[in-house]
Amino acid sequence: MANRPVQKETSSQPHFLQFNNLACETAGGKVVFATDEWFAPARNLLKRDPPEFIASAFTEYGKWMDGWETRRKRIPGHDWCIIQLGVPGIIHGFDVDTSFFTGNYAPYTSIQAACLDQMPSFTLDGDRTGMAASPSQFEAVAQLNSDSWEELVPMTKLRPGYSESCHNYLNVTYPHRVTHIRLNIYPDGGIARLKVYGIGKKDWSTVSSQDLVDLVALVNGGVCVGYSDAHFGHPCNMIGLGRADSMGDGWETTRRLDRPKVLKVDEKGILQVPGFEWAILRLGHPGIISKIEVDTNHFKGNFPDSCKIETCCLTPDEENNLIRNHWRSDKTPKWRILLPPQKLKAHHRHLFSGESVVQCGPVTHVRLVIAPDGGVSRLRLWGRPVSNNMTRPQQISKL
Ligand SMILES: NC(=O)NC(NC(N)=O)C(=O)[O-]
Repeated sequence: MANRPVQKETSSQPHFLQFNNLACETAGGKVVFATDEWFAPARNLLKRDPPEFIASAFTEYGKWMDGWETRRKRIPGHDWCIIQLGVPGIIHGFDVDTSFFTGNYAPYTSIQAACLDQMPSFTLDGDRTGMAASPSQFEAVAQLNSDSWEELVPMTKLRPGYSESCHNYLNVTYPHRVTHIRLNIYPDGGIARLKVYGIGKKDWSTVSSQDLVDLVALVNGGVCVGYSDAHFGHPCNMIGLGRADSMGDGWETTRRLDRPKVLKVDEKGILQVPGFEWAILRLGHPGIISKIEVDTNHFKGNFPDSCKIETCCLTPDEENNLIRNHWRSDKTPKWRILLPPQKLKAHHRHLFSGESVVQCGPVTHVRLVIAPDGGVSRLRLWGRPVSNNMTRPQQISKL
């Protein structure tokens, strides 16, 4: 499917939208149980692509809908489903998106959460349209006692799925790691998408300081904390699982309008342009980066001409200040070069190691700068994790 413009950030939007969707199908999110999937299966909740409406589409069970839709309940109770996060982590907010569910949206929701040691083994498979959970599935799921999981969102009224009201943003303050959530709808109805915004939380005690780990990967707790432009694709896509499956699964900016009308290159073949685009990512753990991958997979007519990577060390307070000032304040961090400017190729996995990567010591953040604009599908930063108290500047200079 073609990629579409990412919704522009506005001041009315909650801050948590900048984080990763830990439940997305592309991050490995799965629906493991749903009480009823008559009109449309619950796995649609986790799709990456925006919901669609096809007026002429019907199934043998009713109107085809791009979301989770249960039948009109004629028995006691309410509908609910259990979602296994692709990336366990700390949740900061939800978007319960009711797009296109108007006369059939779920009028109320509540959301519960748990951190389970073992994943339930009864994951639903295949097309579940026209299905309700079987008595044996109800019996198996009862062992999870999910009705008494921690309530992250109390019973909340939802708005219908017209374009101006479809995003129901719900803030969460819950500092504990979550592996599963239970989405309750009251009493029944439809929801198009559920986005679970948060930051992955890995158990770093199992990782030796000698292990080379992709410190910025979504699964290792990496997160995008700022960017200049995300018109066609958000920079958080760059830290997703595996290689990108399309251009839509990468970071892609608009064409810059300040590019010279006639282009020139320097002696290294790098375009001479005044402008650039940037994305800032916080590593899942402070570390010393020694190997870098910049993948322009799928970006063939729109790969950046060149890129460079800078690093710095920030405390959480310093980061918060910079985010509040959109990284534009006069207190902007002192970025140090990790990867000097490199000419890039179309649809290519670029690997940099050895002398190409400048030894910067332990760092917490990186800034990928692309010139003049274009798309990058993945960024991998391999390095050794170091303890948090080694990341302050005075300690760095001793290394
Ligand atoms: N026209 C509808 O959408 N009707 C029903 N829903 C589906 N999907 O057919 C309903 O009322 O719940």
